[in-house]
Amino acid sequence: MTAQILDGKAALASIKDELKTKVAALKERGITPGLGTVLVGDDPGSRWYVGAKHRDCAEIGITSIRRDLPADSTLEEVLAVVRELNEDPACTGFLVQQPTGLDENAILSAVDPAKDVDGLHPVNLGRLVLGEPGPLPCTPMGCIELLRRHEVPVKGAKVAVVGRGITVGRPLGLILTRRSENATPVLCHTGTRDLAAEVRTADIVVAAAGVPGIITADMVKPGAAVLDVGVSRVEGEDGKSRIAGDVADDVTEVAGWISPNPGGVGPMTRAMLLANVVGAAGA
Ligand SMILES: Nc1nc(=O)c2c([nH]1)NC[C@@H]1CN(c3ccc(C(=O)N[C@@H](CCC(=O)O)C(=O)O)cc3)C=[N+]21
Repeated sequence: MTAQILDGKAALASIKDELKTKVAALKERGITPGLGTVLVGDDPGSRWYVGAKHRDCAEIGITSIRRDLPADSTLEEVLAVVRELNEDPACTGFLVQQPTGLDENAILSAVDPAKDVDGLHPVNLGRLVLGEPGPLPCTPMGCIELLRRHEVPVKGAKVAVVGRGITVGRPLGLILTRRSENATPVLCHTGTRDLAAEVRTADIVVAAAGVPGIITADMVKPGAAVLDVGVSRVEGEDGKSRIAGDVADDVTEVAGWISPNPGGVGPMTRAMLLANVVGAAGA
């Protein structure tokens, strides 16, 4: 038996179609959503992500504002661009692509929370803790939306979240405990005594540790849904750089559902970003 595919590419296409209608409705009201991106340096992966975000925007009628800064930019220089975008009425939402090599918390805190389409500003993370409405982090919401669209039950599920990072694991745990999800997350990290035991009893596994192949077939309950969030870049046999996920290849023989990588959670992150941009613009 091999696992069914949690197809992030197809879900992204459907979400774009849905958002196109919303963008058109906003334009009727005289509102044009505009996504700003700030990119520091010339890491090829980061450039690709930012380029993909702007291509997505163009497809659904969202304006792009792009600020590319040199690799040696100072925190002050980045903050100056953040302030400029905070003030720019054409920019309804923006993000500073991570990593910048600078103080990420200082950068995130400087963004107007109303324009924070990453959902990572302290005020918006606070809203999530308090259960108040606000933009939600894109990768965690992408995981949930990917499960929903394939009708994988989340309510009541035990979810092993592997990794406590600020962009995925930590907020995903909070989202899963909301009444609207009603799941039981177990947040695993490097201090977890028996990772295999936690993963083995999970109905859903979200691997967001950034450790290639950390989730192996022997750790997965037969039929479980496994989401691969890991994006390590490794050199392949041909010498070319490729993405290595956190989920080992043989997991597909045990899992009931698996998100391919690429083609799974990555496109969903972009989908949820678009949803946040439309949301921040007033939809
Ligand atoms: N402020 C900020 N916000 C982010 O949302 C943010 C960030 N910084 N820094 C980096 C991570 C990573 N990220 C991805 C987005 C799309 C894909 C994606 O679409 N990947 C495709 C293609 C992958 C490929 O072939 O290179 C896929 O998985 O199929 C992946 C990863 C957003 N991030």
